[in-house]
Amino acid sequence: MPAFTESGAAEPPLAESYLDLLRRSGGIITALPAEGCAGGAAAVQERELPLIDLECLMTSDRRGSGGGGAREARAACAGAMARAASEWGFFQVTGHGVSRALLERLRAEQARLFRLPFEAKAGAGLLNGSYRWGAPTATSLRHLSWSEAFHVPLASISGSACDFGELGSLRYHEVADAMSRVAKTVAVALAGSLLQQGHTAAAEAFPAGCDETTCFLRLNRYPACPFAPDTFGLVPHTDSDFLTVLCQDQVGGLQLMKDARWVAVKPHPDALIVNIGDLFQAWSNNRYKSVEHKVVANAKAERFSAAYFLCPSYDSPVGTCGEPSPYRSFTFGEYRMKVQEDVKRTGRKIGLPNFLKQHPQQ
Ligand SMILES: O=C(O)CCC(=O)C(=O)O
Ligand SMILES: [Fe+2]
Repeated sequence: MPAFTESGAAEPPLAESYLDLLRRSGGIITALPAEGCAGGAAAVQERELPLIDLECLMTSDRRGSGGGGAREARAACAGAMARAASEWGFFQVTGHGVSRALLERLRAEQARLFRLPFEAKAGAGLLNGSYRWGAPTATSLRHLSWSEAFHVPLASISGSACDFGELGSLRYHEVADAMSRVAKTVAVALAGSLLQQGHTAAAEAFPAGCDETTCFLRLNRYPACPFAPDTFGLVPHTDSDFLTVLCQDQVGGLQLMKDARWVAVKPHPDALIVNIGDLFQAWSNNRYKSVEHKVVANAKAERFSAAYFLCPSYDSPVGTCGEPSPYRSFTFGEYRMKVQEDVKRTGRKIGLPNFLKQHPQQ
């Protein structure tokens, strides 16, 4: 295991690499809001997301025991999540069982990882070359993400193959296990809400084929940005998974689309954020919404977040909660391939419309 020192410069060369692009986009600051980029300083309403206490679902004896009161509490909790998933596509959860101590350790390790010299992060040795910074293919400011990230497949942290430099892999595995438990519990409850009574087994088995081969953890760092707030920390996107569980610090910057407007998410110190991904929208026949979201860069503070992506194995059909579904049958592998093809060909993800039985143009 190489011993990385923390003496080299850690910052990715964002300003140097993208200065031309920033200039070309027109006088850096002033022209950007008109270009419809990160939104500039235009007033965006800050809202608190629906807040749901998961405790009644996370307790281990949730199946069977607990009596009628507990059953009612679980149904009410699932109902609140289902409403939030269809009205917002996003909600916050407390009582999630991921201890504050574990999240604090994650934050400390994450800060340490990103403080390693840039060369060490960008080299193939660390976390299997899973490091991204900026936006390698950006041709305009719209495509630039002022951030760095490690994409950590679960498969890579379950064995000894992964090189974390001086960092212990154990904590990431602990975090991934804890977040995976939240993601699966929420997914089963949301699926159960759509399936009629008598389909308990189907809900319990949902989502099919989610295992270590495809689920992953993404560790994000958003450096303070001299071109904020006119620059994205992360460009607008929807998540291509079933469901995402996100842990963010208190800096803020996450925004989501609600009723055709951007809404800023007010950070909550004890809550994790859950959002619906494209595959869950497809499975739910569009009842749950995979909504566009983005991160707006911050001029003064760096920001950290960690996201757990619940994904099915590549060959599992995504399926549906019931026919008629607007989507034809497809696997996660097909979906991912199409997203990559579209991004390469057109510069943007098309996503679910590709899989509609009835194409919108027809
Ligand atoms: O950092 C955040 O708040 C959002 C991250 C995100 O949307 C993603 O990694 O897909
Ligand atoms: Fe996302």
